[in-house]
Amino acid sequence: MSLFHLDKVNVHYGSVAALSAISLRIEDGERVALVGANGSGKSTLLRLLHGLLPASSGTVERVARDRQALVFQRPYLLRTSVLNNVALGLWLRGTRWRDARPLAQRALERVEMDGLAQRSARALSGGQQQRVALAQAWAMRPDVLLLDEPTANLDPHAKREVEALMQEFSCPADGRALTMVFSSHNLGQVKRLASRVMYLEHGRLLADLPVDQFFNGTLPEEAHLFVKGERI
Ligand SMILES: Nc1ncnc2c1ncn2[C@@H]1O[C@H](COP(=O)(O)OP(=O)(O)OP(=O)(O)O)[C@@H](O)[C@H]1O
Repeated sequence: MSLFHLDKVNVHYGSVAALSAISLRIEDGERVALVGANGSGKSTLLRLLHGLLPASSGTVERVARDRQALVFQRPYLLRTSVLNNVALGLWLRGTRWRDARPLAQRALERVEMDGLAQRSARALSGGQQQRVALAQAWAMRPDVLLLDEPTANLDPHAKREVEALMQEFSCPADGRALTMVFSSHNLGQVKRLASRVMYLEHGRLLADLPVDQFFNGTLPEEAHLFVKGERI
């Protein structure tokens, strides 16, 4: 069964049509990249998949609705320690505080941030904050990880670190693979991380292809221009 099944979905913000007639399925274990110019609807699609936004019309089926985490481009961290930030996320989802702290500690170890557990989260660099956000997400033990331009504001080194974590989460050595859906303007990153690419333009899904076909095959004209860098 597909983890997500959207059928003829439209999303409007008032008079703005952010998504138009989107039909798609996402299967367990896929690594889907959402690409397209600014305003093409990538964030809206991620928010819809996460249940933060309702469809204006059409149907949305989400199998893993309780086991999803969404990571934003700029993580919102509270003015307390790194450890508390991660533990609070668990506590808000019903984990007892005394259990949440060791689980948070383990999640920070997973992203190699345990050395900074007692630091103030707001004092971290952008790359470190994004790793804390990934620890928050990983601590939830999600089946599906949604990421909205997770490396957009990072320097090349931090970008590589976050990418490495995304890679590890989606293809872990211990075999518990996540399904991942992420948006990106970085086509190199898309090639490195995605198994499938969805190209959006003005809220319409114009291409939905395995990654090798997206970059090497015959694309619809609009998507082809985008890949050539003439439509960003
Ligand atoms: N809260 C909102 N209210 C009104 N219009 C919105 C809102 N959020 C997004 N939009 C509009 O919906 C459309 C899709 O926006 P969305 O943020 O999903 O695009 P995007 O592809 O994620 O863009 P970017 O690459 O810049 O993040 C755009 O026209 C945008 O202006």
